[in-house]
Amino acid sequence: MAELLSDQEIGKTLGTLPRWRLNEGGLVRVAELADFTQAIAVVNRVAEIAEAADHHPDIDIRWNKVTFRCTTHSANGITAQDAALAAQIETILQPT
Ligand SMILES: C[C@H](O)[C@H](O)[C@H]1CNC2=NC(N)=NC(=O)C2=N1
Repeated sequence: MAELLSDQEIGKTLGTLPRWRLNEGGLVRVAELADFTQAIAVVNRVAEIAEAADHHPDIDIRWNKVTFRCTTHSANGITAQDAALAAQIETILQPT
């Protein structure tokens, strides 16, 4: 099973991802897109990388706002896979 990141490692990860925060055992980012269509387009791109990595974020879509939450369900917390996934999602979100 994947190992949980230490508090120090989580702090370091958040230092490289200023738009992400820690919330209830997950790395969380709220993105505001132009409209629902754009929100779905971003979610579809994230779905592709998540499938490729076999590691999937929790996603909440509310019209033009998308909340991504990266946590490892099987480990019940944040692992290196979540840090990597958050960094990849951030690349997709870069202009927002
Ligand atoms: C069988 C498959 O590898 C697992 O169910 C994967 C899929 N994606 C996953 N994603 C996340 N975020 N946590 C998991 O524990 C997880 N498990």
